[in-house]
Amino acid sequence: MTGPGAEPETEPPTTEPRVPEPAVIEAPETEPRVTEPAVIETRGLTKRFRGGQLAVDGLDLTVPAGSVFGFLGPNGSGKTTTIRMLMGLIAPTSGTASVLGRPMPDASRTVLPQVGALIEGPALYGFLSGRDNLVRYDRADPTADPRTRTARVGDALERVGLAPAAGKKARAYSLGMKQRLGLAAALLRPRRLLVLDEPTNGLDPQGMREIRALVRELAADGTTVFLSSHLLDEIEQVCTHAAVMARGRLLTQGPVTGLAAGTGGRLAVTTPDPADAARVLKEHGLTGITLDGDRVRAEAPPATAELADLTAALVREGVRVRAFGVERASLEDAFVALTGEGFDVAG
Ligand SMILES: Nc1ncnc2c1ncn2[C@@H]1O[C@H](COP(=O)(O)OP(=O)(O)OP(=O)(O)O)[C@@H](O)[C@H]1O
Repeated sequence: MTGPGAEPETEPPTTEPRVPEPAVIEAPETEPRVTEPAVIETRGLTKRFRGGQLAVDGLDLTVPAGSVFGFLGPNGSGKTTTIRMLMGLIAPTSGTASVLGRPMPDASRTVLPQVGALIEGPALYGFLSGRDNLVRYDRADPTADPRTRTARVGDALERVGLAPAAGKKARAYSLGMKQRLGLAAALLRPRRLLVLDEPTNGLDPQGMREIRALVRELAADGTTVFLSSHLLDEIEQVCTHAAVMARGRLLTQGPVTGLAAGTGGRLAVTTPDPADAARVLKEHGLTGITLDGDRVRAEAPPATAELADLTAALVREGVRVRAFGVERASLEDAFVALTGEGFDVAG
């Protein structure tokens, strides 16, 4: 983790054109209402680096207690800068941030011991075993009781599934094992909040699955998890809530189901007669028509009654239909709808 002080001085904010209010998608009726205070709350949080780079621009973020909150955005969208402000590592240019109900960075000393953070990869000694790395971390914590150290380290290793490899030198660990060891270090004491910056970055699919499973387990125990990612499917797989960033600005936030539902799905017709199907859909006023092999897609019409009319029209026009339906909108659809741009996962 980067220490404070390495940061260039910030410059006062200049007058930028105002950003439209981010769309807050309401939770569907079935979503349990969160009544506890937010674990992370920012208001107008802004960071302009020396040199003029506006990395975070007027961010209003609300992370509900008990959520697995995905902080999603392409590379360079301001995620790490936000996390560094939340953890008190750098000062905002303007705006406020509170973590666990306390203002940051002022309350760092009381807040940070309750937060497990994995930012920019764990700092490990390669020549020490996994277990000894954790012992080192535990020793560095003045509140950790030395008499219970062995048990605490053993529990943390167990928790992340590293007990069988605990005696191996950390330099022999795979990247995924190193990430898990970093998580174990974050779990040496009970945490109310875990902040993970791109926890699966650089991992192979198996390593990604392991970290995601671990995140789900931790969340099931009631820990709020805030994780940043540039991977849309990752957010859809593990997160209950998400915020979408682009170029330092918040585009939208809310329950993941609500974010995708806010965007209309796509109508998909599978047919051996795609050109005819496209013509019929166009004649019926559908827009955004695309052809991909035997698949014809279009923006879904608003009412289900119209879907019945469309199938009837396709059949009437002699279009042979193999499959017909509305595909659920993904977070990627939501992102494209919000930005008018594709989501560049390669960064
Ligand atoms: N110390 C710094 N000084 C100047 N500019 C910076 C600094 N740190 C980040 N930036 C710039 O601020 C913008 C946001 O960067 P940030 O690292 O927060 O994005 P990110 O979404 O976390 O992306 P990544 O996943 O690539 O880290 C980028 O344009 C980056 O170049």
